[in-house]
Amino acid sequence: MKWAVIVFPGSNCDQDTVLGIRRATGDEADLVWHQESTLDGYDAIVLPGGFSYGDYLRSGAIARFSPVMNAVRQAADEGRLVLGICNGFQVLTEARLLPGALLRNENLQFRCERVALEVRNNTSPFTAGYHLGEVIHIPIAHGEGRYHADEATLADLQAAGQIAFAYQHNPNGSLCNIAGVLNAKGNVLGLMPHPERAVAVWMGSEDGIRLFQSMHTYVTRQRPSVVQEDMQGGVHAG
Ligand SMILES: NC(=O)CC[C@H](N)C(=O)O
Repeated sequence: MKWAVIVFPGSNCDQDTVLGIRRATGDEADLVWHQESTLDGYDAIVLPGGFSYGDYLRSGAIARFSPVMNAVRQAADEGRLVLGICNGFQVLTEARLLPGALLRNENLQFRCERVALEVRNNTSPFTAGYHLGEVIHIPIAHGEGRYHADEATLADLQAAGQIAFAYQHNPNGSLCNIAGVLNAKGNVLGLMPHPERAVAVWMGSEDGIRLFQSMHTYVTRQRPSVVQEDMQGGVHAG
């Protein structure tokens, strides 16, 4: 499958994300500069963590106007997978590809620590590799991670199973302990914790691996045609 990792000015987790995808799935991922206007052919698009445009105005508020965001929106509309990690989550909410907003942490501190997350949805393309209710450990590193939405939106998210991950011990004041949300279709996920920082024992956790693997499994299972193409190729060669 083909992965794109978008690079904005100020992204700083792009290379880590490429390595995380490789370690988890064996797939290579392309780094795609934010001024690209097409993402044709990519099965999964990842908006990585960092400080796009220096977090000026609000995190993600400027990056959402990057040319590539039209292509990200198109990919999401077509049902392809879009994952926003930390600053990527902030960009996706600013772009209205995900509901809600990410505000300054309640205590106004930048929080950088490993957190315990409860898996609240294990039927999405991103979370199918986890058990429902499982507690996993993934690091956070953010100053603007307090998830906020109005009451009606929160009720909708809960009713539709769109809360993918919830903090066991809320580090930032997020409403409903929300750490990650899905869009209504389930093909866009944003989460504040960094799964690419939890893909090896020496990192302190390997719990991020299954997120990338779930995406890989979803895309490759959707496409039995890959096998058919190979078989046809064999027929032609013969
Ligand atoms: N690690 C990150 O992606 C940081 C996100 C964002 N710049 C914040 O501090 O909230």
